[in-house]
Amino acid sequence: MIEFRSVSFNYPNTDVGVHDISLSIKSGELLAILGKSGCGKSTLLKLLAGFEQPHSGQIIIHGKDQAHTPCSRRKLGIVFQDYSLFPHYNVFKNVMYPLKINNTPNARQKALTMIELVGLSGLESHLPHELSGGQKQRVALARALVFEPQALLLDEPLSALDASLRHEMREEITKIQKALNITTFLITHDQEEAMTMADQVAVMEQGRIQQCGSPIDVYNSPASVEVARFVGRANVIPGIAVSKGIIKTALGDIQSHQDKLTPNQPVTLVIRPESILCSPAEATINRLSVRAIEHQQFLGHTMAYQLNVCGQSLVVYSQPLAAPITQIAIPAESIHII
Ligand SMILES: Nc1ncnc2c1ncn2[C@@H]1O[C@H](COP(=O)(O)OP(=O)(O)OP(=O)(O)O)[C@@H](O)[C@H]1O
Repeated sequence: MIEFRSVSFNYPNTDVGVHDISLSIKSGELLAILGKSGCGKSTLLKLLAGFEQPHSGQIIIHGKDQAHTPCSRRKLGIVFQDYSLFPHYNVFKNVMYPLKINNTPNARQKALTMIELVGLSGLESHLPHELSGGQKQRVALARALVFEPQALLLDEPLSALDASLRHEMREEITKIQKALNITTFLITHDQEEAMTMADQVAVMEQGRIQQCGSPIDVYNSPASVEVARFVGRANVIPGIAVSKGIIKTALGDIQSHQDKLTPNQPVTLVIRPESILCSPAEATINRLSVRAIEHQQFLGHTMAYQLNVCGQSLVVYSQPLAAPITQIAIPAESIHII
């Protein structure tokens, strides 16, 4: 288990850093820190790794406050964004390195077992420049895991790979992480990476955690409009509560499942594009006429239609439709209210 307890840190002579961070990662789970460039993800990783020390707060690693323990004594495996492999060492020597400097017994066998686990058997004598991006990534992972660290830290591990390899490595890393049951801290700006790999996602902005929860919770029940937009595409519609679950919006009166609203309370509706129905024959509520299709875009797995509904622009995902969209319906249960 890893815990940040009210951790704050500023870079010297600035107010930039991370502020009052409280987070916990259960043993064997993967927590992803998701945020835009400059939000403080790497700073948090540096604090956990011991490259920086917090000005206040505690960093508990398996029961001990290690906020001020030197990094060499924290026993953490780290995979850096650029892999940081030793260029003149072959795969085997790269993986052996942490075992060698610690005089670990059975080092040779341990290194070979780890090389096999990451799928690199047969490539032991290859140098880093003879490997593909994905293979280098696997060497970095093997080297980070071979000495049985207390936790694994992954710094944007897939950012250097192309799209198809990214998918493959996402699955591969998750598989290895689960097989070894190792507590893992991942930082990424890639929403899909965080959502697919993590048990818990913490969305960060300007040095603060905006929301932490399971990927499904963060996606379906974002705590703010910023989080909603950051973890996926969202239709964001302002409104005023009228009565039991009814909200007055530019789309007309919309019925939601939220019955705890006070009349006249300003609210924001968040509706994911894939939850809007394009053939709403069965729908009895929130049926709306489409004035025009403003734009359509093929996304590979789906079409994104930008529709004009009552003068509002709404994005809707659907399989390609033969007939023009004339009506849509918004299921009450798919409306999240902030
Ligand atoms: N050594 C430093 N001295 C002063 N400010 C710094 C230093 N390192 C980072 N910062 C600033 O701290 C803020 C957070 O940086 P950090 O590297 O943690 O962000 P990040 O979310 O990891 O960004 P990226 O995804 O681009 O790596 C940024 O505004 C950055 O400019």
